[in-house]
Amino acid sequence: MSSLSLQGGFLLVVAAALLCHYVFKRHEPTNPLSHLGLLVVVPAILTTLFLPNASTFTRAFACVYLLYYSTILLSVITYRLSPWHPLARYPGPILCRVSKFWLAWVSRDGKQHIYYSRLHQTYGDVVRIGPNELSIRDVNAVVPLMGNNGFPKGPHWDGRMAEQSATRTVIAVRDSVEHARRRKPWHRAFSVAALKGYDEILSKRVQQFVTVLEQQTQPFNLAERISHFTFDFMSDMAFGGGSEMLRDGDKDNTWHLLESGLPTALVLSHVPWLGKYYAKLPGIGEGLKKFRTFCQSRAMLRRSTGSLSKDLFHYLIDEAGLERHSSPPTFAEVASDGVLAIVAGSDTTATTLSSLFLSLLRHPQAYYRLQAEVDRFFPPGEDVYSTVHHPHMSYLNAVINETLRLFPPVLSGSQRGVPRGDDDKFVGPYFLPEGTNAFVHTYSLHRDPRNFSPSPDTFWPERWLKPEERAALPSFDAKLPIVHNTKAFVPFSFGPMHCVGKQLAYQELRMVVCAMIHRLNFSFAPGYDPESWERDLKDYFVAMKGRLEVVLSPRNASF
Ligand code: HEM
Repeated sequence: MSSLSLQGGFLLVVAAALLCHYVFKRHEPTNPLSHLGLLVVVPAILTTLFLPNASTFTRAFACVYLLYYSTILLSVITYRLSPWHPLARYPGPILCRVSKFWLAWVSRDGKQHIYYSRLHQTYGDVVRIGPNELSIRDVNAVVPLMGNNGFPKGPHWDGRMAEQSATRTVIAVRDSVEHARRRKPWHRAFSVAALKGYDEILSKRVQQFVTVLEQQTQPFNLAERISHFTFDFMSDMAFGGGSEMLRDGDKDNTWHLLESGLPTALVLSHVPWLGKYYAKLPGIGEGLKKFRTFCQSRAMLRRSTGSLSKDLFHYLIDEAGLERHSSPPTFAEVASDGVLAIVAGSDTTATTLSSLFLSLLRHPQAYYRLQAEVDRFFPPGEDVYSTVHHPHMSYLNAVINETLRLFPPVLSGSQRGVPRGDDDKFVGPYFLPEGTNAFVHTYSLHRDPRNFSPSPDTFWPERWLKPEERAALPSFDAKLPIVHNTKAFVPFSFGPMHCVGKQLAYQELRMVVCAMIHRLNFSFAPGYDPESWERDLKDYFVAMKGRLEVVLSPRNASF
């Protein structure tokens, strides 16, 4: 090799770099050892071949590595921007098409939902938001992308859950068959009969919550109190108790620990391969680890004490032994899904409930209509914690749906991916080659006038009422043209991997809203700026919310 000319040496390095790009493109290796081999060992070998042409080792090293990396970079950029790229037909900003590092950067301040929304306004219904990723704002894509014949979960979970090597929670299981197996106990846990059984656990917590609220004589942050309530309730469900934030406040700083990890998890979801390195850094994810350890000990305690009531844990661990002869869930799976129940079930409902009160206070007419309905269904002597009237309370359900439409707690939806090696597919009218990731952008879909009008950006629960109910309202113009496409309403996602806790979320929201409205009067605290709510709402996959300052007064004692 000593006879290798300078020109030949350069060509060899360039060829090796092009080959390296090809391997990355074709196989997308995520294993750190493959990265080491392709990005460090190969150029190191090339350096030794290059040595005879260089005056010093340092020069040879610098030349080869510089040439190797710049060739890879140039080749990657050229290919991603070229008309030969399989997603070349889709428009999108150049920086998005070049690398997902751009979105990782853009979304760090929690405003990725606004960024996607603007991209859709500029580029149309499908935008290439990454080299291999599309954001879709088209209702026709919902079923083909996420329905029964849709795609498995996308790789963003590999980044989000990077430090969770052993047992993933069900939400992050990317293999469809394994996902279906892990979902089985969840389905049982949210059957009609099981849901009915949760009323008692729920009403106890709602009563405690309303009592805590009644003691508030000064302005306070309602959003924070709501979070404490949803967290305590989900801990009751997942592990038979263990959290008393309503009583003691968040003395262990749990909310802060959980929320502090969200921005990083979002960045890693955009660049999943980075997660493997990040997870190895010392001290990383300490908050979450501490929380998981706490949940694990709760799960062990709950397993040894057995069931006091048929809570979520009862079904997740299969206490009835229904899966004994097939594939019973392992303890690690149950403990990990218990953590998911608390994280997925408390933050989302807390955001919805807070956004709902924010919206009611900004729209007094809606507030009064809801209050009138609650008073009608729960006159003096009627149990406000009973769920029997809920299906008939059309305005209550309209208010909840309108809140979920405007403020879906998972603002940007859940990613799906066409696995490598699968055939290229069409999603509605859109061609998705193998290796493409895509999601329906919930926030944009929900605010698209083609799906909801008039005033898709305005809180208007009346749009959810039946036409005859609307017509009966005073001051309603029956000629007003209304577009209301419920197929475009996907706050819980869609298909076999959609939110399995949807019915529990509705049950909880209905009961707590009725009790709060029935027992208390709410108004904004003096000096509170309601505009700050949307400003402070952040999209870190699950939404992170700001403050909602209110004052309360008890309602007429006869209620
Ligand atoms: C307003 C409240 C809620 C909203 C808007 C919401 C929304 C979502 C969304 C968008 C997903 C992602 C689904 C996908 O990947 O396609 C999800 C998953 C999930 N949610 Fe919820 N959620 C809520 C409340 C709850 C509650 C109360 C629970 C109870 C434990 C829960 C448990 C789960 C679980 C276990 C998953 C994973 C499902 C799977 O991958 O199979 N969620 N949720």
